Amino acid sequence: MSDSDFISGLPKAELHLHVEGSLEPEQMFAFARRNRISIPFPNVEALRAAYSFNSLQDFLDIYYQGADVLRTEEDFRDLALAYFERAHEDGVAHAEIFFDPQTHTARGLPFGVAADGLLAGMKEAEAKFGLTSKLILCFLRHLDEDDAFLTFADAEPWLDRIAGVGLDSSEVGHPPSKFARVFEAAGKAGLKRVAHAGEEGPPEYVLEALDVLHIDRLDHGNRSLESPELVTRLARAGMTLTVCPLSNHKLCVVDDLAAHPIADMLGHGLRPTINSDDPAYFGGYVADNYRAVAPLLTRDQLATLARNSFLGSFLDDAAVTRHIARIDAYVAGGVQ
Ligand SMILES: Nc1ncnc2[nH]cnc12
Ligand SMILES: [Zn+2]
Repeated sequence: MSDSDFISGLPKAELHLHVEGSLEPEQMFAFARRNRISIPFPNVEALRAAYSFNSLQDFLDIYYQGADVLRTEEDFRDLALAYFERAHEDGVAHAEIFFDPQTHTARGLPFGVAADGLLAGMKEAEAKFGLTSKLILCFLRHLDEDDAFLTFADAEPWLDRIAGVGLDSSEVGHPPSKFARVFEAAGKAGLKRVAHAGEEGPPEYVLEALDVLHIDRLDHGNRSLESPELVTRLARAGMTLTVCPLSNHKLCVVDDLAAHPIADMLGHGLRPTINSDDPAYFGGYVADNYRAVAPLLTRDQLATLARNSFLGSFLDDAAVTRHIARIDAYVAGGVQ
């Protein structure tokens, strides 16, 4: 069996996926058409050609613009369902997906348009594909904490269906500590806490995410490798890192995929996972991300990454054990 087939069949969870980042150019045009909005590109090819980025900010500018075609609950439901269908083809059995409510409420959409649409898509994906999922509300870090608090208040009626809060958008200049109080409130409400840190920002931001935000999972975390003390601490804590190889390459976090630090992360005893981040913008879904780093890894390491994805999920212990048993059976089943 080729590495590529081995990866497709490997049961896996996806823990770092911005659902707005799964908006494919074809879908963007379709939503624009049905919502009678114009987009500033003549066709799908021209739009895709614009997906060339020098930095996170470069990408975010086009990503927020793209999200403007999402106007109705049906749009969000269709977006989520299309992602789940694609993820299912890649062997994803469970996904914990981010959404950015402020991107939508700032355009005048009520919180529930995005939340209810996504929840409907999640329910349908479970019925259709047996793919389970959880929803994580991300605060945009380029906005202030008061805005995050307003969003958290908007989310109140949905908190029983939201697994956690996250922190995304422009990292440098917006340290995790800016959101200390809202993350504390989310923790008190019983929500899990995750944050992007160490994607472009320094190791100190990762420390703040740990010590000030009390994160349960670290999104990206690449720059942690610059601090041996931090690496030791993350390894001892068994902290899951949601690593996104194709994103890292497209956003110039790593210069060369052949030099991606995934093998170093494993070698240092960290608990990395492989994820797609914004697959429509970065050229691949989760299996493509495994394939991108497969030349750097053994089959055992690929299976470890898949096991890590369930260990780092917010599923209950029985579900984690069940999924890991499926991976063990897959690996033991004579895969050459
Ligand atoms: N890779 C990323 N980093 C920060 N914010 C994001 N929002 C969507 N993708 C992101
Ligand atoms: Zn991300």
